Amino acid sequence: MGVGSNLIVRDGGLRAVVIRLGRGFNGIEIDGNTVIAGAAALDAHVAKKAADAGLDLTFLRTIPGSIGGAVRMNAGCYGTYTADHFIWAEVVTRTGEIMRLGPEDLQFQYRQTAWPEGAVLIRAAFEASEGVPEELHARMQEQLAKRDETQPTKDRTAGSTFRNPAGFSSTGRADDSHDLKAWKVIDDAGMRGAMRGGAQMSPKHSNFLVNTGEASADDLESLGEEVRKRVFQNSGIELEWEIMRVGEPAPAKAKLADK
Ligand SMILES: NC(=O)C1=CN([C@@H]2O[C@H](COP(=O)(O)OP(=O)(O)OC[C@H]3O[C@@H](n4cnc5c(N)ncnc54)[C@H](OP(=O)(O)O)[C@@H]3O)[C@@H](O)[C@H]2O)C=CC1
Ligand SMILES: C=C(O[C@H]1[C@H](O)[C@@H](CO)O[C@H](OP(=O)(O)OP(=O)(O)OC[C@H]2O[C@@H](n3ccc(=O)[nH]c3=O)[C@H](O)[C@@H]2O)[C@@H]1NC(C)=O)C(=O)O
Repeated sequence: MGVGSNLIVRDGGLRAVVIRLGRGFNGIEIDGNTVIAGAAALDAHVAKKAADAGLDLTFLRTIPGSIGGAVRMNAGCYGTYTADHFIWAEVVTRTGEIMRLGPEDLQFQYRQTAWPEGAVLIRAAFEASEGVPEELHARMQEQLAKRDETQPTKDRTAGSTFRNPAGFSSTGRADDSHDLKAWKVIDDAGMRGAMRGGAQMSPKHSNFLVNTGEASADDLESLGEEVRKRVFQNSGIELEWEIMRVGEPAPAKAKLADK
């Protein structure tokens, strides 16, 4: 895992070894127009350090995850994706081999990659165009403000809950069409603000699932499933989860499900 920005761990926990890379894996090196970042480096730190060096990876600034999650999920914001800058990724395979993968191996798509089973990303290289540091920092401030204005950044969420049926992230430009955006079809199905236990579809941005305090993973996931059902009934669109859900339901629920 990265920093858990895109994860729901079910209430019964996970019977598995979880690998969370620590400080030894968060280095950021700059060589000409190439930025090499460790899998544990925070996206925002990489963006800031690149900008200090006059390199444009500004799109990473508003993404609250780490480089491992960004490469694995082809993270993106305001029209730019990890794939647009990606050069190579170094991974450790299940057999302990270190391999270098290129874009042809990962086959980046909207919020997904053809990730080799069990491979753990160690570090990745990105190509960045040059810019004036002050201008790059100013652009990042603008994007942070925009994000605070349109998304519930102060609440406990895992970012966008579902992929946009349009097949891409919003660009932030005025001519962006919202017809096939997840928030719009959720809104049309009357689910903005819907609650289950401590879980709520954010009144501010209806594609964000909020833990209002004491939500269980089951509250969150079952509200998400209810939204998928209502959207399908209302518009025939099958929303796909963007949030990754791992682990087992709480024991009592697991027993009921077995019967
Ligand atoms: N664009 C935006 O504004 C936002 C985007 N996001 C998305 O969520 C991601 C969250 O990132 P983060 O918190 O780092 O990730 P998470 O900790 O949420 O992990 C998500 C998945 O990424 C995989 N992963 C993470 N690190 C590694 C690694 N080193 N090697 C192999 N696989 C890895 C794991 O897949 P597996 O379980 O298969 O091993 C994990 O389940 C972002 O990168 C982005 O895609 C989230 C919020 C906002
Ligand atoms: C947060 C994530 O990524 C986000 C990414 O930050 C933004 C910006 O590029 O574009 C996608 O969201 P999105 O399509 O909902 O775009 P947003 O920028 O949040 O919203 C677009 C516009 O719609 C309007 N809007 C949005 C939600 C809402 O309830 N009401 C509303 O009016 C706002 O005006 C906003 O300006 C990504 N989500 C997906 C699933 O593609 C994530 O992946 O976790």
